[in-house]
Amino acid sequence: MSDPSAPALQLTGLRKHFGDKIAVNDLSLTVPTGSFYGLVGPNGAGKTTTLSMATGLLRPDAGQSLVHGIDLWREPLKAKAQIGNLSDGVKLFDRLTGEQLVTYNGLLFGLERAEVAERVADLLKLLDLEQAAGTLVVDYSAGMTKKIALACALVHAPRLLVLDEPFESVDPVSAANIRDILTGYVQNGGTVIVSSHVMDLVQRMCDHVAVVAHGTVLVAGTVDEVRGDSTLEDRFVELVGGRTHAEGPEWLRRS
Ligand SMILES: Nc1ncnc2c1ncn2[C@@H]1O[C@H](COP(=O)(O)OP(=O)(O)OP(=O)(O)O)[C@@H](O)[C@H]1O
Repeated sequence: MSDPSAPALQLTGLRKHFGDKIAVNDLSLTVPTGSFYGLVGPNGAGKTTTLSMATGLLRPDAGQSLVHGIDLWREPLKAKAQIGNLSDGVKLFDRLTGEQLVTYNGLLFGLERAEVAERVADLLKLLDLEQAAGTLVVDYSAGMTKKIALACALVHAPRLLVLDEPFESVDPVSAANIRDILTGYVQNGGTVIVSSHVMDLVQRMCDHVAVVAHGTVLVAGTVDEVRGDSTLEDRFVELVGGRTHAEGPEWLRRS
């Protein structure tokens, strides 16, 4: 049974190494139910690795992921039924059309065919993919692929959405539509955790944020707590460092 008082996602002591490289190092994070949670961090910080372990795509070396109180690695089917996952870099069945792919995902989650058809039509319309419904996903642009993957994540009406870089390559109108969908989803009791490099977007869209670097959480809390008196972007740079203030190499200067 899922525990109604449990956080939507509770990560405890997650750890993963690839050879000598420690990608995620004893990472713990609590995502409250009903929150819109941003996960930010520099390239290679361990965000994708963390989200992959949290959602059952990658087995951790150590640690636990509880989804609404259900231990994901002990009861994967039950936990995964609660999650809508848009992961970075995982291959889709791209020899299906967009419509077939979302339908297939809905059927995999045990929905009735008629219900799936209705939801697929709604999602294709919401994401402005109606014209491309009959096109093979392999022929989609990067942004269209992102949107069809998001439709797949939404079709079974999960309680928790885990979205790795959902806005990457997406045009501004579609991005605004996606933001509206996600905001409405949170207002109606859902929980979203989203990784992004766009600080301004996270500051405007999310109510909570965690800054990850070197595989661990540097700071986490409400967006206002984390940013204090500065912008999230300034706070991020302050926490993570790495600004060089260099003009670039000599050979790159035109004058
Ligand atoms: N399958 C893998 N094999 C080897 N190393 C990996 C693998 N996956 C990730 N890594 C390494 O683990 C570290 C964390 O990578 P990860 O993709 O989780 O970072 P990220 O925060 O999502 O980065 P980005 O913002 O650039 O997408 C990096 O140093 C990366 O090179």
